[in-house]
Amino acid sequence: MTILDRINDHKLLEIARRKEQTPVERLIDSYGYRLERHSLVESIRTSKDYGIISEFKRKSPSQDNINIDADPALVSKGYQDAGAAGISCLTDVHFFGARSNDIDVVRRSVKLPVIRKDFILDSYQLHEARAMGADAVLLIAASLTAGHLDDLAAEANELGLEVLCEVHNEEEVAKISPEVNIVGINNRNLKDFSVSIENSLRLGKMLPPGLPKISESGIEDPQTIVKLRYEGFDGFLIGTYFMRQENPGQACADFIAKVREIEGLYDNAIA
Ligand SMILES: O=P(O)(O)OC[C@@H](O)[C@@H](O)c1c[nH]c2ccccc12
Repeated sequence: MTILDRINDHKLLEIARRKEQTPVERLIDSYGYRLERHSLVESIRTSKDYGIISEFKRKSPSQDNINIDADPALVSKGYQDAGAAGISCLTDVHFFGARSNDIDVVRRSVKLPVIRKDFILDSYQLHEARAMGADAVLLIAASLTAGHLDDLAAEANELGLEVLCEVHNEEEVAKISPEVNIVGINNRNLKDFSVSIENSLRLGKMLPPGLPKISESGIEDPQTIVKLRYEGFDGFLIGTYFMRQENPGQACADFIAKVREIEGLYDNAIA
């Protein structure tokens, strides 16, 4: 049994419990449900700071404590000031240590598009995401059949949520539905945690044309951004590298400045 299987099994129990506690009608009635949405696709496309999506993550199954007591308001504002194109916020409590109001705090703290980062297996979680004020959701192809992925993506779009579909191998690329808005190639194998940037390079060439593509996980070198941009990547999802530093927002700003510096050197060399 892989860690992804364990998380999904746990998630199904959690969903059943949550449905009993909070019927979907209550979610539909909530304040967050009525908020206006921000487009992550637009924000990535127009970003002048390399389409970086910065993540708020306290811990993960692969690294127990990243920044367990971080302040979501401070961190997300820091990311916004640094020039991030969006914020990804973990909402899984059991495996990622999210606190139940983290995403609400992030939503209230920034104007940027916010992704609800969780293990979505049921349309109830899409209603929850909307009630949380999220603008986009993550759908993990490894956890869903092609048909289920297509149904959830269509329903997310009907609810005004954009879909970031995460793939890790060829088989998962084949599941990408026309309802998906952004494709993310995960460099981390969720089954054994190994990380390889080469995965983005290899799978990047196989994606449907026209969809924005982002590279996710294990990124900590500005040089990687320069290289992947050259290969046509529009955005990058970075969590641990920023979160484990004293001031994640500053770390994000420094990182963006470094990318700019390296791209400048290349441009000058070519001119
Ligand atoms: O912290 P990293 O290595 O920079 O990775 C961020 C993000 O890609 C990672 O948190 C992630 C990618 N896919 C996921 C699915 C569920 C939970 C988390 C993730």
